[in-house]
Amino acid sequence: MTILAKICGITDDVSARIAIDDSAGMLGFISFPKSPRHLDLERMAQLIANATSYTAHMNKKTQCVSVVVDPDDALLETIAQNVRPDLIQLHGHESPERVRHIRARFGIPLIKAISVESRADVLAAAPYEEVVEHLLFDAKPPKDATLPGGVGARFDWTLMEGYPSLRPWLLAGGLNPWNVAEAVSQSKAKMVDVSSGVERAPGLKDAALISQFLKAVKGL
Ligand SMILES: O=C(O)c1ccccc1N[C@@H]1O[C@H](COP(=O)(O)O)[C@@H](O)[C@H]1O
Repeated sequence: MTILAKICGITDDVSARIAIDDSAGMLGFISFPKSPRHLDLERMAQLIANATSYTAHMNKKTQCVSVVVDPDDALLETIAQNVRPDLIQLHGHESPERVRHIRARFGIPLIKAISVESRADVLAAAPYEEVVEHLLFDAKPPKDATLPGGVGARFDWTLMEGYPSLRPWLLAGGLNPWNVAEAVSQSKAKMVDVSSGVERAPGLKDAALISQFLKAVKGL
């Protein structure tokens, strides 16, 4: 079975190249000032342009994702005009109506993150199904967390069993090279997403861990 892996929270060209070389399906670039992985949009545009041309040069298929949290239209306009990602990931409390508006106005395929603690949270994703390219199921962050994701929190992967999705979805939250096989086996995910699990410190990606994660996924 081919499992697509997204490496999220990329902040430098070297990490992007390593992930592309090892056939990551997607790279994520974060715009959220409280995050140790935050990029200003100029830097994000540069990293995405570099990753996109390296992907083409290496004849790979890696897509670039801008990750935002409850963005207003002005931020999205700048991303659409200047950053030009393949997809935008909405990682806040965006309602289905807001997501529909964003898709219609900006025309960029979307990933909508859903915070999961219970089976009810998983099933509550249904209204987003028709407006997004992919859903991303991530653990509900701890109450005292300052970030909505990227904190290495995981949820009970068996909650995803038999989820009746129209489209392939991503499993996220606390994944790493050592647990991704079990996570896929329990959740039946066809796409996985990792950020802090391939870092040596918050915001500092580790080349060896990125390769190890992508090799673990390739072996499934
Ligand atoms: O990583 C961040 O700093 C971040 C900030 C704002 C929104 C989302 C963020 N990360 C997302 O969190 C998940 C899982 O992360 P982890 O593997 O548990 O560390 C991932 O999808 C990132 O896109």
